[in-house]
Amino acid sequence: MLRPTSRLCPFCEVRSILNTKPSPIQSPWQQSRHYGQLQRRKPSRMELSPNVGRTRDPPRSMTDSKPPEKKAVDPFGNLNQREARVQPPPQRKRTELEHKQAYNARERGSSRKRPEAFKALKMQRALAPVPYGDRAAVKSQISDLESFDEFPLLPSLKKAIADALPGLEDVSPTPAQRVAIPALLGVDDRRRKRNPVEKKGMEQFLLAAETGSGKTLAYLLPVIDAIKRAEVIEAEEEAQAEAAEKAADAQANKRTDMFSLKSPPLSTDPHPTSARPRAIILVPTAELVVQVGQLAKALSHVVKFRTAPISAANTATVIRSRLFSPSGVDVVISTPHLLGSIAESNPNILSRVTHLVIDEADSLLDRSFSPTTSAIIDRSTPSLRQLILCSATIPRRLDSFLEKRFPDIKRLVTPNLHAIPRRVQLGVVDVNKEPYRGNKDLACADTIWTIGRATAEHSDEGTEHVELKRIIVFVNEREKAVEVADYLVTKGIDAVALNRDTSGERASRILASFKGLAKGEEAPVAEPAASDAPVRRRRLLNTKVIVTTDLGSRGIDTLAVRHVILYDVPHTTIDFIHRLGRTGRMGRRGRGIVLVGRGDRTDVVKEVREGMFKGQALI
Ligand SMILES: Nc1ncnc2c1ncn2[C@@H]1O[C@H](COP(=O)(O)OP(=O)(O)OP(=O)(O)O)[C@@H](O)[C@H]1O
Repeated sequence: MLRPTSRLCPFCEVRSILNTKPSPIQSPWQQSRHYGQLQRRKPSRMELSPNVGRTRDPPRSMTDSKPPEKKAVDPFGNLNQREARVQPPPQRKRTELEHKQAYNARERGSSRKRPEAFKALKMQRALAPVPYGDRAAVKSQISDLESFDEFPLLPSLKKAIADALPGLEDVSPTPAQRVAIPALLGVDDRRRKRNPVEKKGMEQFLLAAETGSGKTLAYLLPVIDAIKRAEVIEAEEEAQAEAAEKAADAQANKRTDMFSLKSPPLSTDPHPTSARPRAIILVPTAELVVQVGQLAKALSHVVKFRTAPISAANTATVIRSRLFSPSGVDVVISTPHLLGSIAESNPNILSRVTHLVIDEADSLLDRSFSPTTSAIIDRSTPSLRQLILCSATIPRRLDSFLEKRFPDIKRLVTPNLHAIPRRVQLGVVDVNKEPYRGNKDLACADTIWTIGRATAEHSDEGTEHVELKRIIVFVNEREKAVEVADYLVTKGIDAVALNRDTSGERASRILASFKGLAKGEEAPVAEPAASDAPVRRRRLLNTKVIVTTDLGSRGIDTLAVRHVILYDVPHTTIDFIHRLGRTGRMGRRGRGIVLVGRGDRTDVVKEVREGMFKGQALI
């Protein structure tokens, strides 16, 4: 039964009876005009919510699979809220620069978070750091330079590149060349065109790029380009001066006897460029003089310029004939000591130099070479237009030297500087373990035999051809080089020592078969022993070994070398980079093997190995 409710009209206080069930008979309240007005206004949006004071619903339990119903959007939806439900503004897409900045910040943060990275190497930090942001910027800057045609080089020079890189099809510039060539040519970064106005005074550059990345060609091409252009300008000026002189002579002769024909005087003067080159390239060793000289010679077949590679390995007669050639000289390639001594007796040799390249600058500006190299820089400064320092590593001491001596030097640095490429693997042999028991010589010989045997096994089955392997063993002391080489010979290995005591000619002969691509060269085949012959010692015929010091680690282009053995753990990361840089050159794969014995820094080796695996720059 429905219970009637008595109620007053709130507006006119007329008593009414309300039923929950609609009644056909209307109550006095329902009949009142206020009731009608209220009914017409329904549903009201302005009614106060009875739930204002209630706490929010508890969070939906995890088991509740039904999602909460979405509230209908209405214009008063934001009223009666107990907290502001302000939507965050939509996020703007990051620009490339912001991405890089965020990445660098993360890198900085992560390096701070991981204090254990390069812990052992930090104790002997040798290399100047290059920020990863700078590397990324260079990478994006050079990414679209894919052909030598994009550089404003002389057409003949572009043609000559094929001669300088024989056997290669579709050559494209390496990162070192993409970074260096435009900068040395004075190309405007934005317009990618040569700057019409030549800069006044001497420009200084530091080209730093990883080992085997084609730095030689990177500086040779712009230097030769500059020489040839200067030659054209000079020839034009000379022709104009000669024409003016002839015109003046003709004018004077008109007044003298018209019939007395005088023959021009025979000139006995030497060529004006004799022993007065426009460019000088300094390298630390006689072997490098030969190597750079060969590349320059290859270019000169097409471009036509005169090169004089001179070193202590040449006789005085050869040096004199090359420098004082009657046809003149454009580029001299030498070691600082030889050139310094020639400049003492013949200062004119530096009087016309516009381009001075100091290859392996970290060596040539260190304590032993620095006084001689600096004297050459000073003497050639008056005529110098470009000073180019070139190196695979920037040691801290070189960095601070440059800050002081050449504060305006422009640094041309490749993205992978100081990183040993991932294609070079580093293995470790623990000499203290069986079967070596601390005998490093034995471990070294055994490693070489293992490499040699593996090659023989992988050679074509059924044929007798075995490819010749070339291995370089690095030691820290020069006496050790001879000692180790002698030991290896006793173990049937074809090994020779190469150190400062080796004569220039012999060194060139030894290195000749390690340089360039002597791919496919076959090993000599062992002659079958006669049945009555005494039992001969085993010999490893398919392997050639050089045992050397740091001398063999600088600049030598040992393309044919796949294996490098580090008999001694190198003193610094600089030595690691240069020694391992003799393998895995120009995109090839290579393998380094460190022999770790008693007293060797295993922690340093471990960190170098990890850094190489991650492709990180060493410190
Ligand atoms: N653009 C190129 N494409 C292919 N090979 C090249 C290119 N430029 C140079 N090379 C080859 O790369 C090899 C290494 O060059 P180079 O000796 O100039 O290296 P590098 O950077 O001076 O090394 P290092 O620091 O060890 O002295 C050479 O055999 C050279 O012929």
